[in-house]
Amino acid sequence: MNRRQFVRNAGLTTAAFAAIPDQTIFASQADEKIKVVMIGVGMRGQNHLDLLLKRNDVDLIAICDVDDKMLQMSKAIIAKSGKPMPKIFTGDENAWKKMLELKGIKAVIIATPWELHKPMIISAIDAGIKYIGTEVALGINLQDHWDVVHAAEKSDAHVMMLENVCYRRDVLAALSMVRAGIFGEMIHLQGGYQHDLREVKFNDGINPYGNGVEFGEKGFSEAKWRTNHSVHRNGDLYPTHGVGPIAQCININRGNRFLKLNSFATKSRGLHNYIVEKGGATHPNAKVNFRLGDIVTTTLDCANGETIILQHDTNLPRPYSLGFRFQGTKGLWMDVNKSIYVEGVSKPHAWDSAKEWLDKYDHPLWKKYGNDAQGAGHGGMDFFVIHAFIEAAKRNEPTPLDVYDAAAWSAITPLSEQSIEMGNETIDFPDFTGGKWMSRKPIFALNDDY
Ligand SMILES: NC(=O)c1ccc[n+]([C@@H]2O[C@H](COP(=O)([O-])OP(=O)(O)OC[C@H]3O[C@@H](n4cnc5c(N)ncnc54)[C@H](O)[C@@H]3O)[C@@H](O)[C@H]2O)c1
Repeated sequence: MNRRQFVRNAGLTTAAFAAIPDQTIFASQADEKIKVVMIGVGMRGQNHLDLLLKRNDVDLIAICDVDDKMLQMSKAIIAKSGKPMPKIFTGDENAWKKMLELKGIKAVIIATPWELHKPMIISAIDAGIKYIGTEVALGINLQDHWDVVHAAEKSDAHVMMLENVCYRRDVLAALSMVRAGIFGEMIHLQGGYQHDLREVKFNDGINPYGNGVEFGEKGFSEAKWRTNHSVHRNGDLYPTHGVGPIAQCININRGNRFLKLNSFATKSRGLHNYIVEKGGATHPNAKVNFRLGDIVTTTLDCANGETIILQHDTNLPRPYSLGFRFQGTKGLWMDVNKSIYVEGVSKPHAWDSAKEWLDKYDHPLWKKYGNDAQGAGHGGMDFFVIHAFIEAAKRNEPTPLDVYDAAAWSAITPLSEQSIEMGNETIDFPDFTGGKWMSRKPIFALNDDY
């Protein structure tokens, strides 16, 4: 596809991407096969595993996990794929370090508990691996995020947060609308992680979702480690599903940046009530005090004058919704009511159904790869995030979401904790790019390549 076809298909204004050279946007398909390893093949890692095994450009040479059951599940996925069994590293919590010594690793995918991401990313960089795809988040505290940024800069390594929601079909279509100027100049954006995770945070220690109120050592999968963050921390613990797509709309770290942040947390009721309802008032976990407020609301202010509201809402009964609102001087998209309003096109003061607009602005990536994405996790978007990571690695190009994005999105968590701790004080946002945000150009999802 050439530039003119792409611009026509995506409904983009040529001016929007005039600054970007053709060879960047329309890079040719590389057919190199790369050596990939995985650390963590739990519930999330197994999604990535399945997608990697379906690709002919990936040679999965090794996987590492400490949990026998997760490894058995992963081996079954590998056997079913017909691909050769990779080398398995296990046995102790540092087995992954041995794996990183393997020769010729081009890329590593990390899908382990949050607190392990930083040491695993930095060790992978130190081992000479140039492409690191990590699940949310980069680390726990602000210093962790700086450490990863500095390590990546020092070694010219590419650290990509595997934030799948950036590739959701409606989100990418809405991004195409933003880039085409349909909503005018962006003014305000909202999003969040609004997902009843009570059956993820508690289980019976055998199956991942529900059927019990155990967590910590007695829990399985995320209940084993994630719930403890709700016991000890109060802040937006998972900002990236909301802020990732929003950041693309307003070019964060590429002409714009977060300037300030503050957060408010409600009281905490949902997790305790769930334990009492499902496990009884005498269950030992009914005595646990959860610090995490049921709803944490964070406001961010940006250099180009936009505001953002993020909500972390994972402890109460509710249907899933990320609550997106992309609003500009001429109109807005809201995903909760599946509606769009565009001044001069929509009937005055009346919502259009979003579907027709989103179909019209369907992103070139989805047009090209929609069939390949069918069956991939989370409505297909998981395909695209792995696709983007692997394609960038094959071509030795920067990943479309980079270490500055990962650090800025991840930093919302410790900054929101700090704001709440300080009585909802507004806090300055660090500039992880060291001023480069002023001259960096957008590269995310500019074409139908990756
Ligand atoms: N983007 C999404 O849609 C999405 C969905 C689910 C999870 N996630 C993220 O993925 C990551 C993993 O979550 P999950 O649901 O797979 O959790 P999980 O508990 O199911 O899997 C984590 C795995 O890491 C393994 N592990 C722990 N310590 C290890 C060590 N020292 N060495 C090697 N392996 C080790 C565990 O044994 C487990 O198999 C988290 O960051 C989570 O937030 C993202």
